[in-house]
Amino acid sequence: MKVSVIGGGSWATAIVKILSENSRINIRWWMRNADAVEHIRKLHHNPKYLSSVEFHPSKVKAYHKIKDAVKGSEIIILAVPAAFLAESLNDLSLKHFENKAVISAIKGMIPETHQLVTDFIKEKYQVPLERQAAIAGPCHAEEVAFEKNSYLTIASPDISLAENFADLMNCRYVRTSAISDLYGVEYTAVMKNIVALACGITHGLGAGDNFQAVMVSNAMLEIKRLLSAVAPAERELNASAYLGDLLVTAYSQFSRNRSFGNMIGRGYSVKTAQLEMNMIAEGYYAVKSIAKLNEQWQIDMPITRFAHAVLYEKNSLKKEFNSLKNSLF
Ligand SMILES: NC(=O)C1=CN([C@@H]2O[C@H](COP(=O)(O)OP(=O)(O)OC[C@H]3O[C@@H](n4cnc5c(N)ncnc54)[C@H](O)[C@@H]3O)[C@@H](O)[C@H]2O)C=CC1
Ligand SMILES: O=C(CO)COP(=O)(O)O
Repeated sequence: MKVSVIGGGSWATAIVKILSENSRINIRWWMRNADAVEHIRKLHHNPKYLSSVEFHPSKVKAYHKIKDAVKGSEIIILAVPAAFLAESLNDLSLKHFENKAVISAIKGMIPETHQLVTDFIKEKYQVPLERQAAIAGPCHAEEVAFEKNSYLTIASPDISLAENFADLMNCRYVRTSAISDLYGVEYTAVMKNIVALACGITHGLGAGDNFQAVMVSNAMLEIKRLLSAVAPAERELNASAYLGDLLVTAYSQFSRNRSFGNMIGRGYSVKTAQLEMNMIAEGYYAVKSIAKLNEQWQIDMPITRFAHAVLYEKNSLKKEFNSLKNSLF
């Protein structure tokens, strides 16, 4: 089976490693950086992300042209930050997606249209949601590189697609399961990034573990209100695809969103924090989309409001922190 992976960052690299464990799969890996493609072809490592991981050339072929990477594959996995997705797929047309399953590994929203990734793919490339899935669950790429035990949940309205893909990703150190709640896991992934940003900001401002625990429990309620309003369904929010992902992102040393927020809380400008990190904090873009959408939804979201006010309204950090403190319980 041929599987295409789109993206050259840490999560794409981790996904290629996981899929390489499966003897049934050949991977066609696209990334925009031509030097990185050459490096992988010659030296079998991604030079910029998870560079300790070695790829076997008979299993993993790297491409600089996206059309070559998707040729003949049955599954396309999207693993670039949401803000760069439209631009990354620019050279592809409807025919490149015909009869293929599309799996989103992205935990963000399309900034220009405020769409979930699967809605964007459905609208632009006419791939129905039943041919799409999302990879959810608490999992940092860095831990995959070290083969630390991890759990992933694959969500698709077509449960057999979710189960089949979950089966492909199951390996010695990754255990997978399948559910049908596609929108639920996509919105939760977007929200947990925003919450982790807010946790980082408040930590940077001096808040301790007591406050963070209150933030995270309030965040679950905020996510629950959002899901009940925009994607109502029976779901187990305590499952690892929801609560687990929120916890790892809010607490982990590897979390980009938390680290980015922490720098903001300590007084860095957005530009400096971005330069310092060299990785993407999806929550920075997503908070703008969720705040915009909430002008219509009118859901009570104090944590999102706090992150938006700090990052985009340039309000005083101290004033916003005080108002957040008064909204939590
Ligand atoms: N890193 C992780 O542990 C996990 C990441 N994800 C999600 O995976 C997606 C990809 O994120 P990561 O691999 O973590 O990214 P990353 O932060 O490791 O790497 C950044 C990526 O963005 C690309 N990029 C940077 N500037 C660009 C530009 N101007 N135009 C086009 N591409 C540009 C880089 O080439 C690189 O592929 C995100 O939605 C993230 O939320 C999901 C689960 C785990
Ligand atoms: O989604 C993730 C872990 O499950 C990654 O979160 P960060 O982008 O904050 O590192």
